[in-house]
Amino acid sequence: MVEISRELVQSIIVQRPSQSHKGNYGKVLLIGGSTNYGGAIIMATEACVNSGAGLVATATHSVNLDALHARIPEAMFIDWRNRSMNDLIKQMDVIVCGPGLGMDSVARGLLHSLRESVTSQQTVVLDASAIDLIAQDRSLMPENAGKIILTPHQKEWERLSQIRIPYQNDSANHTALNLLLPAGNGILVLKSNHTKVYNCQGEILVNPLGNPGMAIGGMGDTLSGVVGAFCAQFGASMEVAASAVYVHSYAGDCIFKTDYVVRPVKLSAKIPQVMKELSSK
Ligand SMILES: NC(=O)C1=CN([C@@H]2O[C@H](COP(=O)(O)OP(=O)(O)OC[C@H]3O[C@@H](n4cnc5c(N)ncnc54)[C@H](OP(=O)(O)O)[C@@H]3O)[C@@H](O)[C@H]2O)[C@@H](O)CC1
Ligand SMILES: Nc1ncnc2c1ncn2[C@@H]1O[C@H](COP(=O)(O)OP(=O)(O)O)[C@@H](O)[C@H]1O
Ligand SMILES: [Mg+2]
Repeated sequence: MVEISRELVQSIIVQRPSQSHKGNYGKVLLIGGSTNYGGAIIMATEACVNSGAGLVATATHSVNLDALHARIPEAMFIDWRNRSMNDLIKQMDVIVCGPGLGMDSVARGLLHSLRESVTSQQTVVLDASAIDLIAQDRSLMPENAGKIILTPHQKEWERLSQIRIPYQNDSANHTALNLLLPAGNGILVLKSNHTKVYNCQGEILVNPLGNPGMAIGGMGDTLSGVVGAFCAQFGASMEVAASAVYVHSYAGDCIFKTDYVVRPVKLSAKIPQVMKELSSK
């Protein structure tokens, strides 16, 4: 078992060349935030902006638009009922789908649009409700994406993989990932107090960082935005996903030195500083 090392992360977060613009750092679309779970997509969007994606757009229920605008003016917002999602999806490099998405027919329709529109040039990050919806109906898996990064917590992974939590060992997880994504384009970020990142080829990276102050609603939503932004800037691979996990926990550990509880929004605000510290020439 290989730990995610500081050196690996430093090799991923390269310094930005002077001659560059927002188009060089990727376009990310986040889809989520139903009437009850607007906070989830706000936290994912904020983390995505803080983690350096060049352009961020968020498709959500209209009830969330004012709060999103007020909180994160850097991002563009789309009312998911008033726009052809298929056209929007085609314009993006990375699509993060699921935080606060909910489980109703609108949510299923959005996942269906994603499945229909996504191409092999794009990366999809699936979290939370998106994983639960696919657990109910495997035909919603956006399998044509170039890379599909699944970021379940253990209960979501139980629903998707059918492996009960006590039986989620490396061998079973690897087999399940390959059954879900037989084309070999899957990466599993299985979240816990020791998050593990798996690829379809059987490699595993373990997160050595993190703390119990991070056990709070919104922490995974925040991670999904970091993963999306990292894939947009640095390309989608297991090493890049693992670097996002490491940076998220590193920021959490910085805050945990002084704070009993690590608020996701505080962690998110710390990410630009952590990326600067870990960036290599
Ligand atoms: N502010 C907002 O808008 C927020 C909105 N959110 C949105 O809510 C939606 C539902 O997502 P969800 O994660 O809250 O619910 P669910 O999938 O039922 O998981 C909880 C169940 O799993 C179990 N469990 C076992 N192991 C576990 C583990 N390692 N980590 C975590 N749980 C573990 C646990 O069992 P317990 O230990 O409590 O018996 C419990 O029964 C989704 O769209 C999400 O984005 C949230 O992000 C929060 C902030
Ligand atoms: N005890 C812990 N130690 C380290 N990290 C933790 C701990 N508890 C939770 N986390 C991290 O917090 C995040 C929780 O994700 P998730 O359950 O999806 O949260 P939410 O859906 O509420 O945003 C994961 O990144 C997980 O690794
Ligand atoms: Mg979650």
